[in-house]
Amino acid sequence: MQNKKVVVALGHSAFGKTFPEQQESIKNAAVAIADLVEAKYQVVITHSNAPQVGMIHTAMTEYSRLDKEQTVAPMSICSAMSQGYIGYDLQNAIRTELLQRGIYKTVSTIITQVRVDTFDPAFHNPTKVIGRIMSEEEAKEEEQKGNYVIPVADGFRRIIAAPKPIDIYEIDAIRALLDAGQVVIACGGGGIPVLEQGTKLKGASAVIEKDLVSAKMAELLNADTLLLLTGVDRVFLNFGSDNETPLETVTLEEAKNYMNEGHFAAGSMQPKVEAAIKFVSTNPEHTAIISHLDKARSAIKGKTGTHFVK
Ligand SMILES: Nc1ncnc2c1ncn2[C@@H]1O[C@H](COP(=O)(O)OP(=O)(O)O)[C@@H](O)[C@H]1O
Ligand SMILES: NC(=O)OP(=O)(O)O
Repeated sequence: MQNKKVVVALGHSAFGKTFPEQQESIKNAAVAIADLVEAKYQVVITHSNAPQVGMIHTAMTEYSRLDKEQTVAPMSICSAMSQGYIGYDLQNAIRTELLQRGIYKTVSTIITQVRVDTFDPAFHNPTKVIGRIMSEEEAKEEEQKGNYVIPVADGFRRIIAAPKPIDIYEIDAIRALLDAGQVVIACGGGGIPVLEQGTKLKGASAVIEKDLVSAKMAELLNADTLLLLTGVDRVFLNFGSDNETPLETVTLEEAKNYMNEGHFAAGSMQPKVEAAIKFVSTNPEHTAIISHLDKARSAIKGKTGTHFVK
């Protein structure tokens, strides 16, 4: 019998804010992934990149100020860079964790491009928060450069378009590596958003929601489970209030109703619930789970997390 397939999405809590913090935090994520490999799952991983892609864009913009021959880096190139260095850290951490358990498996990162639609309304309504927290003065400078900002709890942050993922160009490569028994990191940071122009793929100035691309990839790979790992044990109704209620098993209809009632914060829990609904809708046998990063193994066994069923 073939091993079960799981697409795992790693959120911010897997990474930390600095390069050393990332290398340290990622060890936790590696434990979660190794647990799944040990439990005989075929594993594909996607990950966050919103803080990192903003950092890279700022760094590249500064470089272009110093070297007049260089242009400002397109956001699509910054996405590719984020896939590269996050994948590099993840590959190494997972490889080490597996070796320490006596498991030898190649862990590969695929630079992944994802088709988006030129007419996606998201291009006229940026909502995806990226980069660091800025002061009001810095935010004004960003706006002068033509970028968009919004106020957040401790200052301001950049926002960018988040078009919907339509298709994944490297899906056959991802499938081939999985079938060869490898652990695969793909569609990192939602994948690089691209527009099809004849035979060419043109990078779009956007960042795709990684939870939504995870659902798309899980659907295309016919995965059994979509596992969205984040900073809370479960999804809650009335989150953060005195009467918050954890959800254990939710049907798609219930999930849609709760979403319409506004229980899930935009840009954080809402895209996860949306991704879970999308994935389970494609096949009644499929399950989507939202769980804490540290509880991946017990979540997939049904002991914790919020489970979405048809
Ligand atoms: N209804 C809810 N139930 C649980 N957590 C919620 C809810 N609404 C918002 N949140 C917040 O959303 C966070 C997950 O979003 P975020 O941190 O952006 O995701 P990621 O882990 O993918 O980076 C949780 O840690 C929690 O603080
Ligand atoms: N691309 C993406 O969804 O990144 P975050 O999870 O960091 O927001």
